[in-house]
Amino acid sequence: MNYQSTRGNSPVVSAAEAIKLGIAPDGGLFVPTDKVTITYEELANLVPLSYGERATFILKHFLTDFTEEELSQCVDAAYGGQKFDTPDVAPVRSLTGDLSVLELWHGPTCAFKDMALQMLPQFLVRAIAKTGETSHIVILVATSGDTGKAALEGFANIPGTSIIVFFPQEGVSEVQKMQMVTQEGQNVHVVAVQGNFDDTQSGVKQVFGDVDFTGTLKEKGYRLSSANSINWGRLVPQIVYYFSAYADLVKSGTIDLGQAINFVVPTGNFGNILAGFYAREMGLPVKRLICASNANNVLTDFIKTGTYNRNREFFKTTSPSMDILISSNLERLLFELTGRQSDKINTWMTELKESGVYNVDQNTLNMVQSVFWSDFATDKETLATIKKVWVQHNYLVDTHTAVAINVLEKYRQTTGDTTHTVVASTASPFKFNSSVAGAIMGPEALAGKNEFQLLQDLSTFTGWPIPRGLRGLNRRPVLHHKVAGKNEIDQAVRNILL
Ligand SMILES: N[C@@H](CCOP(=O)(O)O)C(=O)O
Repeated sequence: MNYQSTRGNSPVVSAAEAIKLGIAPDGGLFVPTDKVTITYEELANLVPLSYGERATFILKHFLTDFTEEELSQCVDAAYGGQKFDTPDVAPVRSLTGDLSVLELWHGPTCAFKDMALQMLPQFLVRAIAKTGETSHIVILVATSGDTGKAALEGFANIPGTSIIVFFPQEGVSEVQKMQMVTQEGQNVHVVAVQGNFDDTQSGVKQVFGDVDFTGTLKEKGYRLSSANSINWGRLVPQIVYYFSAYADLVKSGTIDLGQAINFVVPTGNFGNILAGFYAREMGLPVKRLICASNANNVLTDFIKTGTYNRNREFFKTTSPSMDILISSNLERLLFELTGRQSDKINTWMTELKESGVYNVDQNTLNMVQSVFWSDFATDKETLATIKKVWVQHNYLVDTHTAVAINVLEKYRQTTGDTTHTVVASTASPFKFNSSVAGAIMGPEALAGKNEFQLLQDLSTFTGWPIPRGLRGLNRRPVLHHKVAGKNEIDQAVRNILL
């Protein structure tokens, strides 16, 4: 399996090279050159396996320049030991006969990003060796809260690498911020950006595209790479949990093998739901992928109309990880759905960059709508959903997961489709505890309390334990104080590296 750029102007590379580079030299995103198909029998064979065994099976189809032994070492290092607080890694909980929740937040940083970011450093270390790379790899990350901490946790003290995480100074939860600024490790840097996530991601992408700067870095012995979902090495481990959830539902007798299900995914940068799309393309029986947005509903509008327009107000919501107006991975989806027409992708991405808007043709829109459905939830609806799920099911969800559940209700009301649906639960409710506590305990419970006091209150009220990774967070020393203007991201990289 090789990898090509969505923009069509970069050489085809191996998986190891694609993972090492992170983003294609022409500014596009790497996608597999060939389609992978999983047969009915292979799907059946996944059912009795452990999460790690399922992962190794899926990964080997995409990372063909890695041996099966290497992949199973990567899997053990990522998901083995005590890193995840359950041996199931990503368990599925059934709430009703037609609704299950895929809990993706049992890793060290309490968000779904751990599913891939415990793995990516393992891939990268091996990719460096495979490609004979001699430069020190510098991982640049733009985060709206979850990727940053998960990447720091994954890459801390990984030999041959450094990591610089940029986060919007006022655009993440208190818990997310503390998780990042208290990160230990000799090779980690964290910078608060005076701007929103889109400013941060655009600034980081600009650094990747600055040929003079990357040339200077090369001379000094540095090569840039990415731990965002623009890196294929981030996406491929995420494909696994769609298969694993399906296998678990078959194993529990909730569905029959071959029966189609839906997934509803809270969506920001479009990486998670895109992994679901690739799983579907591989033959996983998925009827609909429901794309759930918050008030930053650029994707909802796009999926309904075919117009992507980022020229709109940017809202700070209670689901900050999804406060995004430029969803990077949509580029990969459009590449696949247009039959891999790089010229169209180049046109749309140039229009997006220059005017903030592009329109896809009717045929492409039809293709999008044949797989995806989308709507959004306001903050008020999100908090009401958290309360409703708690009261009806005695089950706690975070704000992002609540957005997904609210949008699923809208989907069912609109379409009448009662297909069994899996909600991708992307973060622990304790990560967004003031919103969650306010929703279920009432706003008066928040009075005079900071997020860290509320961790304990939420745990006492619900009987749910505070996740290991969040205990004592407020007592950890703040180790990172750097701040950059939204146009100073390249300068921040220079200051750190040169
Ligand atoms: N929601 C993300 C934003 C970056 O997305 P990624 O999937 O490309 O890393 C975050 O939490 O940082």
